[in-house]
Amino acid sequence: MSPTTATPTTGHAPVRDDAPVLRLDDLRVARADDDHELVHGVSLALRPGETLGIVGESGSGKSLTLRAVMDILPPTLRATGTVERTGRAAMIFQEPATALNPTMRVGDLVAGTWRRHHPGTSRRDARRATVELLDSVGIDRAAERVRAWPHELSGGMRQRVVIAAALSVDPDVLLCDEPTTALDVRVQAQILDLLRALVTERGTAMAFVSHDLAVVASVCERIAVMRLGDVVESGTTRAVLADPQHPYTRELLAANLARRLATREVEEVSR
Ligand SMILES: Nc1ncnc2c1ncn2[C@@H]1O[C@H](COP(=O)(O)OP(=O)(O)OP(=O)(O)O)[C@@H](O)[C@H]1O
Repeated sequence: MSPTTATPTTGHAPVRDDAPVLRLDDLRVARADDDHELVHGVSLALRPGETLGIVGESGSGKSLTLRAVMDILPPTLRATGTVERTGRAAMIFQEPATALNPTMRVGDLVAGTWRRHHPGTSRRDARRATVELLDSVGIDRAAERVRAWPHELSGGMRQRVVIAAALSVDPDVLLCDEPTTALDVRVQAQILDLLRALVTERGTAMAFVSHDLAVVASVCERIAVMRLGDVVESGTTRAVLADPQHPYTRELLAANLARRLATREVEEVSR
Protein backbone atom coordinates (compact mmCIF):
# COMPACT_ATOMS: atom_id res chain seq x y z
CA MET A 1 0.00 0.00 0.00
CA SER A 2 1.33 3.41 -0.82
CA PRO A 3 2.48 5.55 2.09
CA THR A 4 -0.04 8.19 1.08
CA THR A 5 -2.99 5.98 1.98
CA ALA A 6 -5.12 7.42 4.75
CA THR A 7 -5.12 6.14 8.29
CA PRO A 8 -7.20 2.99 8.79
CA THR A 9 -10.87 3.40 8.39
CA THR A 10 -12.43 2.25 11.63
CA GLY A 11 -16.05 1.94 10.63
CA HIS A 12 -19.21 0.73 12.29
CA ALA A 13 -21.02 -1.39 9.74
CA PRO A 14 -24.64 -2.44 10.29
CA VAL A 15 -24.74 -5.46 12.60
CA ARG A 16 -25.92 -8.77 11.14
CA ASP A 17 -25.81 -11.99 13.09
CA ASP A 18 -23.20 -13.57 10.86
CA ALA A 19 -21.45 -10.32 9.96
CA PRO A 20 -17.86 -10.10 11.19
CA VAL A 21 -17.42 -8.22 14.46
CA LEU A 22 -13.92 -7.46 13.25
CA ARG A 23 -12.60 -7.24 9.74
CA LEU A 24 -9.09 -6.30 8.68
CA ASP A 25 -8.38 -5.65 5.05
CA ASP A 26 -4.80 -5.11 3.96
CA LEU A 27 -3.77 -3.71 7.34
CA ARG A 28 -0.23 -2.38 7.20
CA VAL A 29 1.86 -0.87 9.96
CA ALA A 30 4.93 1.19 9.15
CA ARG A 31 7.40 3.46 10.92
CA ALA A 32 6.21 7.04 10.46
CA ASP A 33 9.67 8.52 9.92
CA ASP A 34 10.96 6.35 7.06
CA ASP A 35 7.88 4.32 5.99
CA HIS A 36 9.66 1.08 6.82
CA GLU A 37 6.88 -1.51 6.89
CA LEU A 38 6.56 -3.88 9.86
CA VAL A 39 3.18 -5.47 9.07
CA HIS A 40 2.63 -6.16 5.39
CA GLY A 41 -1.08 -6.29 4.68
CA VAL A 42 -3.03 -8.48 7.08
CA SER A 43 -6.58 -9.40 6.04
CA LEU A 44 -8.86 -11.41 8.30
CA ALA A 45 -12.41 -11.55 9.59
CA LEU A 46 -13.78 -12.61 12.93
CA ARG A 47 -17.47 -13.44 13.36
CA PRO A 48 -19.40 -13.48 16.66
CA GLY A 49 -18.14 -16.28 18.89
CA GLU A 50 -15.21 -17.18 16.63
CA THR A 51 -11.75 -17.69 18.08
CA LEU A 52 -8.68 -16.94 16.02
CA GLY A 53 -5.14 -17.63 17.19
CA ILE A 54 -2.33 -15.54 15.74
CA VAL A 55 0.93 -17.37 16.19
CA GLY A 56 4.52 -16.58 15.23
CA GLU A 57 7.90 -15.98 16.73
CA SER A 58 8.93 -12.76 18.44
CA GLY A 59 8.90 -9.78 16.08
CA SER A 60 6.49 -11.25 13.54
CA GLY A 61 3.99 -8.40 13.94
CA LYS A 62 1.35 -10.02 16.13
CA SER A 63 1.21 -7.31 18.80
CA LEU A 64 1.29 -4.47 16.29
CA THR A 65 -1.68 -6.04 14.50
CA LEU A 66 -3.72 -6.12 17.73
CA ARG A 67 -2.60 -2.62 18.69
CA ALA A 68 -3.67 -1.31 15.29
CA VAL A 69 -7.11 -2.85 15.87
CA MET A 70 -7.37 -1.06 19.23
CA ASP A 71 -5.92 2.13 17.75
CA ILE A 72 -3.17 2.20 20.37
CA LEU A 73 -0.07 2.12 18.20
CA PRO A 74 2.83 4.24 19.43
CA PRO A 75 2.88 7.66 17.76
CA THR A 76 6.06 6.73 15.86
CA LEU A 77 4.12 4.12 13.89
CA ARG A 78 1.17 4.49 11.57
CA ALA A 79 -1.36 2.08 10.16
CA THR A 80 -3.04 2.00 6.76
CA GLY A 81 -5.75 -0.21 5.35
CA THR A 82 -9.13 -1.08 6.82
CA VAL A 83 -9.99 -1.94 10.41
CA GLU A 84 -13.73 -2.40 10.70
CA ARG A 85 -15.28 -3.18 14.06
CA THR A 86 -19.00 -3.55 14.57
CA GLY A 87 -18.89 -3.70 18.34
CA ARG A 88 -16.85 -3.11 21.45
CA ALA A 89 -13.35 -4.48 21.74
CA ALA A 90 -11.23 -5.02 24.84
CA MET A 91 -7.60 -6.03 25.08
CA ILE A 92 -5.74 -8.18 27.60
CA PHE A 93 -1.98 -7.82 27.79
CA GLN A 94 0.80 -10.18 28.75
CA GLU A 95 1.90 -8.80 32.07
CA PRO A 96 -0.87 -8.44 34.64
CA ALA A 97 1.50 -6.74 37.09
CA THR A 98 1.94 -3.74 34.81
CA ALA A 99 -1.60 -3.75 33.41
CA LEU A 100 -2.97 -2.93 36.87
CA ASN A 101 -2.42 0.43 38.50
CA PRO A 102 -0.54 -0.43 41.73
CA THR A 103 -2.11 2.51 43.57
CA MET A 104 -5.70 1.41 42.97
CA ARG A 105 -7.62 -1.27 44.80
CA VAL A 106 -8.65 -3.93 42.29
CA GLY A 107 -12.35 -3.30 42.90
CA ASP A 108 -12.00 0.43 42.16
CA LEU A 109 -10.13 -0.40 39.00
CA VAL A 110 -12.83 -2.71 37.64
CA ALA A 111 -15.62 -0.42 38.88
CA GLY A 112 -13.97 2.56 37.16
CA THR A 113 -13.87 0.77 33.81
CA TRP A 114 -17.43 -0.47 34.28
CA ARG A 115 -18.76 3.04 35.03
CA ARG A 116 -16.98 4.54 32.03
CA HIS A 117 -18.92 2.10 29.86
CA HIS A 118 -22.19 2.43 31.76
CA PRO A 119 -22.58 6.17 32.09
CA GLY A 120 -25.14 7.51 34.51
CA THR A 121 -25.02 4.51 36.83
CA SER A 122 -24.51 4.74 40.58
CA ARG A 123 -21.48 3.72 42.63
CA ARG A 124 -23.60 1.06 44.23
CA ASP A 125 -24.47 -0.45 40.80
CA ALA A 126 -20.79 -0.36 39.88
CA ARG A 127 -19.85 -2.11 43.12
CA ARG A 128 -22.43 -4.82 42.54
CA ALA A 129 -21.33 -5.31 38.92
CA THR A 130 -17.69 -5.45 40.02
CA VAL A 131 -18.32 -8.21 42.55
CA GLU A 132 -20.27 -10.16 39.90
CA LEU A 133 -17.47 -9.71 37.36
CA LEU A 134 -14.74 -10.77 39.79
CA ASP A 135 -16.87 -13.74 40.77
CA SER A 136 -17.42 -14.68 37.10
CA VAL A 137 -13.67 -14.86 36.47
CA GLY A 138 -13.20 -17.26 39.36
CA ILE A 139 -12.07 -14.93 42.14
CA ASP A 140 -13.52 -16.37 45.32
CA ARG A 141 -14.63 -14.14 48.17
CA ALA A 142 -15.02 -11.44 45.52
CA ALA A 143 -16.94 -9.15 47.89
CA GLU A 144 -13.86 -8.99 50.13
CA ARG A 145 -11.26 -9.07 47.40
CA VAL A 146 -12.53 -5.82 45.86
CA ARG A 147 -10.52 -4.06 48.56
CA ALA A 148 -7.26 -5.85 47.73
CA TRP A 149 -4.28 -4.05 46.23
CA PRO A 150 -2.76 -5.64 43.09
CA HIS A 151 0.44 -6.60 44.94
CA GLU A 152 -1.59 -8.63 47.42
CA LEU A 153 -2.74 -10.98 44.64
CA SER A 154 -0.88 -13.75 42.82
CA GLY A 155 -0.02 -13.39 39.11
CA GLY A 156 -2.93 -15.63 38.13
CA MET A 157 -5.39 -13.67 40.30
CA ARG A 158 -4.11 -10.39 38.85
CA GLN A 159 -4.68 -11.70 35.34
CA ARG A 160 -8.24 -12.66 36.39
CA VAL A 161 -8.76 -9.06 37.53
CA VAL A 162 -7.46 -7.81 34.17
CA ILE A 163 -9.91 -10.14 32.42
CA ALA A 164 -12.75 -8.89 34.65
CA ALA A 165 -11.87 -5.30 33.71
CA ALA A 166 -11.90 -6.28 30.02
CA LEU A 167 -15.29 -7.96 30.44
CA SER A 168 -16.70 -4.86 32.16
CA VAL A 169 -17.00 -3.21 28.74
CA ASP A 170 -19.12 -6.20 27.61
CA PRO A 171 -16.87 -6.73 24.59
CA ASP A 172 -17.96 -8.26 21.30
CA VAL A 173 -14.34 -9.08 20.62
CA LEU A 174 -11.59 -9.84 23.09
CA LEU A 175 -8.02 -9.26 21.95
CA CYS A 176 -5.50 -11.24 23.99
CA ASP A 177 -1.78 -10.51 23.62
CA GLU A 178 0.19 -13.39 25.19
CA PRO A 179 -2.17 -13.35 28.20
CA THR A 180 -0.59 -16.37 29.87
CA THR A 181 3.07 -16.06 28.92
CA ALA A 182 4.11 -14.49 32.23
CA LEU A 183 2.38 -17.20 34.27
CA ASP A 184 3.61 -20.60 35.37
CA VAL A 185 2.27 -23.64 33.53
CA ARG A 186 -0.40 -24.59 36.07
CA VAL A 187 -1.82 -21.07 36.31
CA GLN A 188 -1.52 -20.71 32.55
CA ALA A 189 -3.81 -23.72 32.11
CA GLN A 190 -6.36 -22.22 34.53
CA ILE A 191 -6.46 -18.91 32.68
CA LEU A 192 -6.80 -20.69 29.33
CA ASP A 193 -9.73 -22.69 30.78
CA LEU A 194 -11.30 -19.45 31.95
CA LEU A 195 -10.93 -17.74 28.56
CA ARG A 196 -12.36 -20.79 26.78
CA ALA A 197 -15.36 -20.82 29.14
CA LEU A 198 -15.95 -17.07 28.79
CA VAL A 199 -16.00 -17.04 25.00
CA THR A 200 -18.30 -20.07 24.95
CA GLU A 201 -20.71 -18.68 27.54
CA ARG A 202 -20.77 -15.11 26.29
CA GLY A 203 -20.37 -15.73 22.56
CA THR A 204 -17.53 -13.23 22.50
CA ALA A 205 -15.18 -13.40 19.54
CA MET A 206 -11.51 -13.67 20.45
CA ALA A 207 -8.22 -13.01 18.73
CA PHE A 208 -5.48 -14.66 20.75
CA VAL A 209 -1.82 -13.87 20.10
CA SER A 210 0.95 -16.20 21.23
CA HIS A 211 4.36 -17.46 20.17
CA ASP A 212 3.25 -20.87 21.46
CA LEU A 213 1.42 -22.93 18.87
CA ALA A 214 0.17 -25.46 21.42
CA VAL A 215 -1.40 -22.72 23.55
CA VAL A 216 -3.11 -21.15 20.54
CA ALA A 217 -4.31 -24.55 19.31
CA SER A 218 -5.84 -25.30 22.71
CA VAL A 219 -8.10 -22.23 22.68
CA CYS A 220 -8.74 -21.31 19.06
CA GLU A 221 -10.71 -22.91 16.28
CA ARG A 222 -8.73 -21.09 13.59
CA ILE A 223 -5.08 -20.16 13.33
CA ALA A 224 -3.18 -17.52 11.37
CA VAL A 225 0.58 -17.98 11.26
CA MET A 226 2.61 -14.76 11.06
CA ARG A 227 6.22 -14.42 10.05
CA LEU A 228 8.16 -11.20 9.51
CA GLY A 229 5.00 -9.12 9.21
CA ASP A 230 3.12 -11.47 6.86
CA VAL A 231 0.37 -14.02 7.44
CA VAL A 232 2.00 -17.01 5.76
CA GLU A 233 -0.74 -19.56 6.47
CA SER A 234 -4.23 -19.64 7.92
CA GLY A 235 -6.96 -22.19 8.35
CA THR A 236 -8.82 -24.25 10.90
CA THR A 237 -6.63 -25.35 13.80
CA ARG A 238 -7.24 -28.97 12.88
CA ALA A 239 -6.18 -28.47 9.25
CA VAL A 240 -3.12 -26.37 10.09
CA LEU A 241 -1.87 -28.88 12.66
CA ALA A 242 -2.68 -31.96 10.57
CA ASP A 243 -1.37 -30.71 7.27
CA PRO A 244 0.75 -27.55 7.58
CA GLN A 245 1.35 -26.03 4.15
CA HIS A 246 4.06 -23.46 4.83
CA PRO A 247 7.60 -24.51 5.78
CA TYR A 248 7.56 -21.97 8.62
CA THR A 249 4.42 -23.57 10.11
CA ARG A 250 6.15 -26.95 9.93
CA GLU A 251 9.16 -25.43 11.72
CA LEU A 252 6.91 -24.03 14.45
CA LEU A 253 5.23 -27.41 14.88
CA ALA A 254 8.55 -29.22 15.08
CA ALA A 255 9.95 -26.70 17.59
CA ASN A 256 6.83 -27.03 19.68
CA LEU A 257 6.99 -30.78 19.70
CA ALA A 258 10.69 -30.70 20.61
CA ARG A 259 10.00 -28.28 23.47
CA ARG A 260 7.16 -30.42 24.81
CA LEU A 261 9.25 -33.57 24.64
CA ALA A 262 12.13 -31.82 26.40
CA THR A 263 9.78 -30.57 29.12
CA ARG A 264 8.33 -34.04 29.60
CA GLU A 265 11.83 -35.46 29.91
CA VAL A 266 12.65 -32.85 32.53
CA GLU A 267 9.43 -33.66 34.40
CA GLU A 268 10.18 -37.38 34.25
CA VAL A 269 13.75 -36.93 35.45
CA SER A 270 12.59 -34.77 38.38
CA ARG A 271 10.00 -37.34 39.51
N1 LIG B 1 7.48 1.25 18.40
C1 LIG B 1 8.15 0.59 17.48
N2 LIG B 1 9.03 1.22 16.66
C2 LIG B 1 9.72 0.56 15.70
N3 LIG B 1 9.61 -0.76 15.49
C3 LIG B 1 8.77 -1.46 16.28
C4 LIG B 1 8.00 -0.83 17.31
N4 LIG B 1 7.26 -1.77 17.93
C5 LIG B 1 7.56 -2.95 17.32
N5 LIG B 1 8.46 -2.76 16.35
C6 LIG B 1 9.01 -3.80 15.46
O1 LIG B 1 7.94 -4.34 14.70
C7 LIG B 1 8.11 -5.73 14.52
C8 LIG B 1 6.87 -6.46 15.00
O2 LIG B 1 6.72 -6.25 16.40
P1 LIG B 1 5.56 -6.94 17.27
O3 LIG B 1 5.70 -6.43 18.66
O4 LIG B 1 4.26 -6.79 16.60
O5 LIG B 1 6.01 -8.47 17.22
P2 LIG B 1 5.36 -9.70 17.95
O6 LIG B 1 5.13 -10.73 16.90
O7 LIG B 1 4.19 -9.30 18.75
O8 LIG B 1 6.52 -10.20 18.90
P3 LIG B 1 6.68 -10.01 20.48
O9 LIG B 1 5.90 -11.12 21.09
O10 LIG B 1 8.14 -10.12 20.72
O11 LIG B 1 6.14 -8.64 20.79
C9 LIG B 1 9.38 -6.12 15.28
O12 LIG B 1 10.44 -6.17 14.35
C10 LIG B 1 9.59 -4.96 16.23
O13 LIG B 1 10.95 -4.75 16.50
